[in-house]
Amino acid sequence: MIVEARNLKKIYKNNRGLHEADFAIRRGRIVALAGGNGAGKSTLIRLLTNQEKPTGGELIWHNRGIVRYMPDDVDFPGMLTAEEVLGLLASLKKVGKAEQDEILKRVGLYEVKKQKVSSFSKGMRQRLNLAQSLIGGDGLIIMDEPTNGLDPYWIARLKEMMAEERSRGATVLFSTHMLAFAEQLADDVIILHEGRILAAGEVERLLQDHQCRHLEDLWLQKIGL
Ligand SMILES: Nc1ncnc2c1ncn2[C@@H]1O[C@H](COP(=O)(O)OP(=O)(O)OP(=O)(O)O)[C@@H](O)[C@H]1O
Repeated sequence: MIVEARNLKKIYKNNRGLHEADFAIRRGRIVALAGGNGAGKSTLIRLLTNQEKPTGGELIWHNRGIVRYMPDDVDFPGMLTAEEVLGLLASLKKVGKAEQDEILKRVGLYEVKKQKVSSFSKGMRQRLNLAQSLIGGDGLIIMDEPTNGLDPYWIARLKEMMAEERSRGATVLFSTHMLAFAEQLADDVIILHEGRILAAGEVERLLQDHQCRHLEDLWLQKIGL
């Protein structure tokens, strides 16, 4: 186990946010944080990445290590090239040139690494965002809506890269509003709805226990539709 949440809460003034969440994230697994708009996915990610403090409860870390993070949207400085952006982050993480180039190749930006980020399409910027999250470390990687702006080819490659991270021993936590995507890829899932956990656990087990073929059926069952 890498992190446990006990009675974790982040309630905003409007009484929205995340209400009393209890879950555990197991090491070496791909974990989907799934749910619709306003479910609480980003709130939970902000708590896990220490961008916000909980209003109640706690997160208990076990050998946390360096947490890598892919935000849902990054405004990279447009005047820098892809190589410079990655180089800056790599120097902070003490990652050498060979690994930087290898990662640029994996995300398909090696050939354009000398181009300014301002000339990049949304998908290219998202792949640079992916690249920066992949460098340096084999602990937990948290990805907020990683498929945003990626075309089907890069979504397929993203899935492979996430599975590669797991085979290197890393733990991957990603948020998505696409239950089918979560089901294809994740070992475990935490389904959020209106700030509360509807279901959490191993995907196969949850489907079996609730006699559902797909997570979408489970979600519909849980929200009473
Ligand atoms: N800073 C804030 N102040 C007030 N309310 C907030 C704040 N951040 C989030 N909320 C509310 O908390 C709830 C959960 O929001 P959150 O952004 O975590 O959902 P989400 O699952 O990431 O949604 P989406 O898929 O639309 O990004 C929403 O009702 C949202 O309006």
